[in-house]
Amino acid sequence: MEKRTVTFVAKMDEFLQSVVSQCHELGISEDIHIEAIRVDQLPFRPITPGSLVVLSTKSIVPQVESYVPPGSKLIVAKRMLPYHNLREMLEIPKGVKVLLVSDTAETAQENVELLRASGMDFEVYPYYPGADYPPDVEIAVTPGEAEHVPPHIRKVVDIGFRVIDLSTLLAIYAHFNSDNFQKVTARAMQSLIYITKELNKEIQHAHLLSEYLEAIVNRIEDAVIAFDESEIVRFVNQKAVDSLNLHGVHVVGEKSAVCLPPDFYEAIQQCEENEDVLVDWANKTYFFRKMHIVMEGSFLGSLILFRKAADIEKMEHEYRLRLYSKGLVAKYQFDDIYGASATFSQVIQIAKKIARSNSTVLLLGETGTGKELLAQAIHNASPRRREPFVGVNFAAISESLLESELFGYEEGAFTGARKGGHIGWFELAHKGTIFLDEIGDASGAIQNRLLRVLQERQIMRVGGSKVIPTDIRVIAATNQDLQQMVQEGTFRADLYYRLNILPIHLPPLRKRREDIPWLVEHFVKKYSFDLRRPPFTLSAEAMKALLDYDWPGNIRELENVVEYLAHIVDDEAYSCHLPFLREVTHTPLPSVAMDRECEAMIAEYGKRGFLEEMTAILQQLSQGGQGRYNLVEQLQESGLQVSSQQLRYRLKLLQQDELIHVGKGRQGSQISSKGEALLAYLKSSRS
Ligand SMILES: Nc1ncnc2c1ncn2[C@@H]1O[C@H](COP(=O)(O)OP(=O)(O)OP(=O)(O)O)[C@@H](O)[C@H]1O
Repeated sequence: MEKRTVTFVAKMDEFLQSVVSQCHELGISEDIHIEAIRVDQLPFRPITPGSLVVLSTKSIVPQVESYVPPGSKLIVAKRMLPYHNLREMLEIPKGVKVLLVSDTAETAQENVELLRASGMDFEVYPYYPGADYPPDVEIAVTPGEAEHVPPHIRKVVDIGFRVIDLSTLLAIYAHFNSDNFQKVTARAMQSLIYITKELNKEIQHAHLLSEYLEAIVNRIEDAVIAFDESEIVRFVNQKAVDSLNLHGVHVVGEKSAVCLPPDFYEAIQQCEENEDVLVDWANKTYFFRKMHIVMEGSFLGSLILFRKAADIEKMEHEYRLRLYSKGLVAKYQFDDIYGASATFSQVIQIAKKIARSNSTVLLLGETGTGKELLAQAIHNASPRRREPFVGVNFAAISESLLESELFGYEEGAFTGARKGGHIGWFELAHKGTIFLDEIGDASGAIQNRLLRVLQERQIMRVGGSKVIPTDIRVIAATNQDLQQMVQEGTFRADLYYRLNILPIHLPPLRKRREDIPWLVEHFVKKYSFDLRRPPFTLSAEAMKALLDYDWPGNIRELENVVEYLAHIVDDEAYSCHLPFLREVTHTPLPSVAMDRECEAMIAEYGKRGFLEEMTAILQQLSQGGQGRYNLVEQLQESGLQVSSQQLRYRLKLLQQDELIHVGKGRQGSQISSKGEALLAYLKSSRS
């Protein structure tokens, strides 16, 4: 039987090659002779007479028509896109702009229509060399024309050459009245089966992913519930089922308002997106967080994560205990820092702002001004507060140990090095804060190493070769004049500039005397509490002495004074009790000699019959300096009839005995430390 011929005519070789191989694959070439001719070959390659001429596209009809032999029929092939790269096509997100790249305007347009018809969800723009396209396109799809894709396109999906669709193949069989087409449809079905299998694989893959996800979400410590955009529950993990007692309750696929406990539903309604809130529910406090699920700009629903606040507190507590056991915790907060003077309040305001940043801080101030206290408060107010705070005092550790303590060492780094090496303070402080106290005492060698750490934010252990990256906030402190040390060449200028990024100057106590009463009150409470004793007061003279003193040891010295008083005084402290005044005036402690002197004076006043008056005058003066007129009035108010003349005499006597200072003119009289001592003696001998 004469073999029937089909002649495919196209402009491009690629089409002809792909259509011939498609005919081989589908077995068409077993029944029908296949001929393939390029349009430009037609003048010298005649079409076999009687063949069915199939054109790749309508646009070439005028060029081909005159070469079609009489009796031959001409049809235009319908073509479809192959889906070899189905997975990549499916991975293109919904709504994304896609360039469909072909060689000509016409095929580009045809392909766009085919792609749209296939139900793919992206925005497709036809493109052929020289065509315009939107600037924000990032993905190109092309049926075998990758060489025409514009260069800046991020991703190219090549789906392979377009093939002839099933209806054209059936038209070929119909033309030859052949009933052999079942074979073709069966083979064509195979390609559909291939697509279905691919889809199936995708579905299985997605299913597996969702199983993995479920297993992971069921293992996390938080309870998780996911809702879709209509508040229908799409997922609950085991923790959520347990916490809400939803065992045996069908919730997935149900409206959350219906299937969840009503007060719980109400509680989650209160949550704002991405805000951590504490919600009371069923007599327990829960820590809630609500997150919106947004993909490619579309709102898909919400995720609720919650956990008992007590569990979180327990975890935090355990973590802090671990840090405490290693001594890596900062105790003080800004609330523990006392002082209301304008100078000091300004310092604290600046420090609070600085706390939020990550930059290096340099605390400058005399000894005892609260540099370490402030460093701890800054750490505790910073985002690193849950991480370690490691304090290093350069003055307190010997030079030979310092390097290995700061940077750690590897096993065998030196004789005596611990087995397994040793972690250094910089490593311990990772994610937290390192406080470099008395930095002015660091030796030249240590300064060099510190500079490298600050520049590179990485350390190398002594005897090691590996660099260890560190994420550390540095707070340095000194009571020395670093600037002068730089000028004298004892402190590296580059290290100074690395440290002096956020300097804070802590004023000495003598420059903020207004804070003394506040601090005294705070320390009296603190030490009375520590010693389990009732709080005591300070006489006016004692307070005046505190206000007048220069405090070379600053707040530490003041604290020590108050602690000392808390040990020795009963209910009131007098200036004779103040250790620094004794040091200045060389007044002996209320010692045996002083006691004897007190006894002698008391005996003398008693003998003269005015002990009561003398005591009352001293008591009045211990409340603050006063003039004679006032004193007479007050003595009379307390039932002592003392005339102005008598008072003058008594005051003279008290002055002779150094129990008071009498001021000139209107200044009035003041109790002396000896006077205070006499009062203290009287009190203790009477009790
Ligand atoms: N403003 C303050 N309020 C309460 N207590 C303070 C204040 N400032 C300092 N102190 C207390 O004074 C003492 C000394 O403070 P700190 O050790 O922080 O001083 P420093 O400047 O680091 O001293 P040095 O330079 O000697 O190391 C601490 O006991 C601290 O609690």
